[in-house]
Amino acid sequence: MKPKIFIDGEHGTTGLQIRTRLAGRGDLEIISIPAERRKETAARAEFLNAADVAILCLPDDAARESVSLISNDTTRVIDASTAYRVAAGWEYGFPEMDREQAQRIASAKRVANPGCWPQGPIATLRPLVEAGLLPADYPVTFNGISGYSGGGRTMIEDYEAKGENASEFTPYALALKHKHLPELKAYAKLKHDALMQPAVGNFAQGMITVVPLQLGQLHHIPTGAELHAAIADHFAAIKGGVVEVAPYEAVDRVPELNPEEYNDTNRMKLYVFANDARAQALLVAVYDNLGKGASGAAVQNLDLMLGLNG
Ligand SMILES: NC(=O)C1=CN([C@@H]2O[C@H](COP(=O)(O)OP(=O)(O)OC[C@H]3O[C@@H](n4cnc5c(N)ncnc54)[C@H](OP(=O)(O)O)[C@@H]3O)[C@@H](O)[C@H]2O)C=CC1
Ligand SMILES: CC(=O)N[C@@H](CCC(=O)OP(=O)(O)O)C(=O)O
Repeated sequence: MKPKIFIDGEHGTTGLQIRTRLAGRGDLEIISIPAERRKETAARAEFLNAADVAILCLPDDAARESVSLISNDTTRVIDASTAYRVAAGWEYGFPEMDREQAQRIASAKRVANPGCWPQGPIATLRPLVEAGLLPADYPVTFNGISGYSGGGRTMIEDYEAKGENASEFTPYALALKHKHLPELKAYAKLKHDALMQPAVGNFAQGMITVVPLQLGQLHHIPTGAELHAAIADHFAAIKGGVVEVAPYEAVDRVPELNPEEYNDTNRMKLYVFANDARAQALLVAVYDNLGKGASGAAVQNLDLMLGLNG
């Protein structure tokens, strides 16, 4: 029997992308709620309980409601919202985060799909903290740019209505309390919240995150090569992951960084740039906010949970 998959919120940005990614997968049975009944609690409860895996692509409150509607012991859940990312009993759906995480996801009943922003900084910071090259109490900041699809249907409609008149670069989250801070702190193994300064651009999809490091005050000042080696070693030890680390030599050739480079893929590419004489470095990640940042990660986690290769 094929596993039954229900996407709660399948008509939204993330849900539609998951549907597209699963189209043509003969190894799964997608059970789909009629569009006009998609917000009826009884209908959702019926589909949620009929599914082997329910993928929730809903606002946080609706995701919490979906979880509460599951009354059996068999439906497994992947939640794309922010509701459960640091909650007890949930596994964080970033398989490349450490060597055991893919296995933890594979056997989990509840998986919280990561937010798009934290994944790049977690991918670069966590190996450095674990290697002792960056202290856990380092005052992390990060910036970056995302396509407007990161803001879901409302932001997409807003940007598409403005067209060329939309701003090319809009910094936001200026109140410094973005909802992704708790998961970044927890999974990058930091002692304090980062200072996060994201921006949205006038392009639909794709993102870049940048963590600038001022290393001069550290007890041991790591070189760029040491930072790169720790990150490269971490990902070299991860089997079957989708995160790639650019060679350190790339620094001298200054590659053109394009936030749209990995659109419609589930890939993430990491770079370390450094100026050892200045004791400064940049940790950069390029990926698709709707791919590794959302739907691609959800499908990767689904395959892990079902023991499928996709
Ligand atoms: N866009 C992105 O890059 C990412 C999004 N996410 C997360 O994924 C989740 C979905 O986001 P996104 O796809 O962008 O949002 P969208 O607004 O595009 O889609 C949300 C969908 O949920 C539906 N919905 C809302 N309330 C209910 C309800 N009570 N019952 C059933 N359906 C409901 C909406 O229907 P209607 O439109 O009719 O209200 C819509 O179809 C969010 O939690 C978001 O934080 C995670 C990572 C990245
Ligand atoms: C451009 C933009 O607005 N991006 C969203 C994050 C998108 C994302 O990762 O989604 P989650 O809501 O699931 O965490 C934001 O910064 O709130």
